[in-house]
Amino acid sequence: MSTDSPLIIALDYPSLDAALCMADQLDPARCRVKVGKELFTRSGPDVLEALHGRGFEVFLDLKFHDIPNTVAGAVQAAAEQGTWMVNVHAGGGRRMMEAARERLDRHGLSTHLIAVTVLTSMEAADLAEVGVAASPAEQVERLAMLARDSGMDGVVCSARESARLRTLCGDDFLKVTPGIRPSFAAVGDQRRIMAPSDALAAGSTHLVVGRPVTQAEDPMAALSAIEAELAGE
Ligand SMILES: O=C(O)c1cc(=O)[nH]c(=O)n1[C@@H]1O[C@H](COP(=O)(O)O)[C@@H](O)[C@H]1O
Repeated sequence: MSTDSPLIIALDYPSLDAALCMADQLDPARCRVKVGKELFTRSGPDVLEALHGRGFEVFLDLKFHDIPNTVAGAVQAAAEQGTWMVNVHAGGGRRMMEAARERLDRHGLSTHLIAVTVLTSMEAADLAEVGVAASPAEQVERLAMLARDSGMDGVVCSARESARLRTLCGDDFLKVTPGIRPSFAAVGDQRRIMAPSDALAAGSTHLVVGRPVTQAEDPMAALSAIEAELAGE
């Protein structure tokens, strides 16, 4: 099932059963879902099959970062399993991203291929510690332009950077933004956060939401509350 909702719910769970229990409370007409490292490492491709069988479009968030040939193979494997979106780390560089793009194109695979810029959990001090003197905003701009020039369909960034990237890379370049915090939710370990409606207004094309929905007592009610915030209610 295809949806025009911008919402992607992060199924960050330690088991297939727990993830499917949450998925069964969600509606594939109203959101997509994201499978990340913990869930995929525990459940393997079974989780993709189970979610596709329930009608969800799946973002496989494994943030590949390796030599070009290895990443190209991993991206192909993800796409051949019918995933809607897959990501790599832009920090892997131009040749890595170009190899991934070329591999999908050569096999006629239309999975969206995007690159992570600077993680939303990182701020200037974290970048400085790993030898990056630029501010998060500057580093995101640099990596987003490199990602665009290397054939990516878009980037993962904080919604705080979406407006600038819309100017630099255009409306069609996907801006997938985690660190979304509706008015009712706790910030947790995220640093560069934004409210859902502000994120869309800033130019985010997709909003990744995890704990504000998955840790809610009533996840569908939380999803509805976010939809209401988006509709300006
Ligand atoms: O690629 C991602 O999805 C991602 C990139 C990033 O910079 N920050 C980030 O939080 N994420 C993911 O987005 C989700 C955010 O979840 P919550 O903080 O619970 O809303 C998690 O699954 C993270 O792995």
